Amino acid sequence: MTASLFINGCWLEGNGQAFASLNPAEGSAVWEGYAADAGQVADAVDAARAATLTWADLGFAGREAIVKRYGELLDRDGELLAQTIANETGKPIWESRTEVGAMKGKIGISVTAYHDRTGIRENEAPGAKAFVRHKPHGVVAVFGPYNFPGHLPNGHIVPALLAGNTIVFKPSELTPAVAEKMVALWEEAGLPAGVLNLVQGEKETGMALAQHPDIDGLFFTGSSRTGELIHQQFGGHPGKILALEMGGNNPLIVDEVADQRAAVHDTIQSAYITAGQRCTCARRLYVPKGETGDRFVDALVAAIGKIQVGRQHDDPQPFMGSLISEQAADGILTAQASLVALGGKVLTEVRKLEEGTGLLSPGLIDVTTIEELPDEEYFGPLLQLIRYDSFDEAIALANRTRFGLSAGLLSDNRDKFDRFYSRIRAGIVNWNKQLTGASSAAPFGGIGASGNHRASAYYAADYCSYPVASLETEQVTMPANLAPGLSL
Ligand SMILES: NC(=O)C1=CN([C@@H]2O[C@H](COP(=O)(O)OP(=O)(O)OC[C@H]3O[C@@H](n4cnc5c(N)ncnc54)[C@H](O)[C@@H]3O)[C@@H](O)[C@H]2O)C=CC1
Ligand SMILES: O=C(O)CCC(=O)N[C@@H](CCC(=O)O)C(=O)O
Repeated sequence: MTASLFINGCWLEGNGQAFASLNPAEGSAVWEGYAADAGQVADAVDAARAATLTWADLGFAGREAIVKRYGELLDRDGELLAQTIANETGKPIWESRTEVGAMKGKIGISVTAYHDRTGIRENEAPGAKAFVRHKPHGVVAVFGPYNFPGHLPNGHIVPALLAGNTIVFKPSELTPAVAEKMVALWEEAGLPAGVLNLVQGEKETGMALAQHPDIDGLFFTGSSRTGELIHQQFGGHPGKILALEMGGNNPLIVDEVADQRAAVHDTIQSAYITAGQRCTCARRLYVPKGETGDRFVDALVAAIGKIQVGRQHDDPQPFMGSLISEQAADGILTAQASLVALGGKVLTEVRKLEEGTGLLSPGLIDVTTIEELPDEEYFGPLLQLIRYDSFDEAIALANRTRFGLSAGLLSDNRDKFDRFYSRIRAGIVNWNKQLTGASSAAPFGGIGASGNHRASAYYAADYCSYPVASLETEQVTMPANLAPGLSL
């Protein structure tokens, strides 16, 4: 058991339920500890509240110095952090290292974004100067998902701290060890007590934090189901800021391409990287009916059959690792069975590779004949294929979703991309590039059930502070002319 919570600069044991994380490729224990109960969540919010003035008063340069020190520590301990990510999520070590790389890259990008999006502006106004500056919200809660347990919470924490907020961080209960290592680095970087607090635990801990009356905002990355619940809780609280980064049911359309091999490659990178556990992953693949489409599907099926799946440290490294848990893997098998029951035809079957693990082989299922295709995010390596008659039909089908995170077109025809771009509804729209691997230097977010118009990544700066307009002059002076009806 470890002291799993970090509140007001002290590591503490939780007073709530015991819980544990597992290495999902092996079933072995990675971390054990106790959840924060509602009282400890309240203590964390109080500590964050008490630290707000000290942190804001440090000024941007003081905060930036600590954030940069954290970046140096990420450099020093990057390999250890990557090993922890690999062990706790089942991702291959090559991919865990890229996650740590993204965490380091976030620092410079967030500093630039802070100035670019929320910098100071000064204009002349009659008899005064007009300023636009930005202030932190105060205490914000950060919720993280399991699929990028370092990079995605980091994408809220770094800009929130730079802007001067204090934080209570609730990581996914499936990845507590990664969160603990990350917060320990922040502590070593010299954050004053109370500026960043860690409350570990399951849904109950999350609910206690989301419902706490003294938070000023909540930055969430996770499923649409949980995001919608939190959105309901925030109803009637217009004074609080809520940023929701949620799931997707993302379409990828294949049109005419000269390089079929490249199109197969981009499809695989879109659908199966991270074992299909990215919010940006392609879930629905649209391919034209007819011979050209048939050839593409045959080539895709052949390529899927060659994807290597394995454990984190296998040598040579696999492309896909384990899903986060055996339960998550079983969920994908259930989804496949339900699509088959609706009339789907399996082209490559998703199979469990080893009982007691989350290791699945990647799958492709033709769901063209299913009239009411469930609009669900299957968060794993199961891609649904739909054959289409016309390009416009493909776009209409692609838009048939309540989500709107990412969408893509593989086509050598610029006019087709222009048509696709103008009609498709999503926050990320790519042409001849994979759907996954979005840039931290761009806005990142979706519409519909994918987000609430608070894009993250580069635009995270926008939701981390509020703009203040000021008219300022050194002395009170009488105006040259008085308004009608006034005499002084
Ligand atoms: N749009 C984006 O930027 C991204 C979205 N995601 C989405 O995240 C999901 C996978 O992550 P998960 O960890 O399964 O998400 P999740 O929604 O199950 O959990 C996210 C966080 O919310 C907490 N939570 C769960 N129920 C709660 C409740 N009722 N009240 C308060 N907190 C609660 C969890 O403990 C966890 O900390 C996928 O749907 C994926 O698409 C993942 C990465 C990026
Ligand atoms: O948040 C950022 O800095 C950029 C967005 C990002 O990294 N997206 C990744 C992972 C998100 C996910 O799908 O879970 C991606 O698009 O692959």
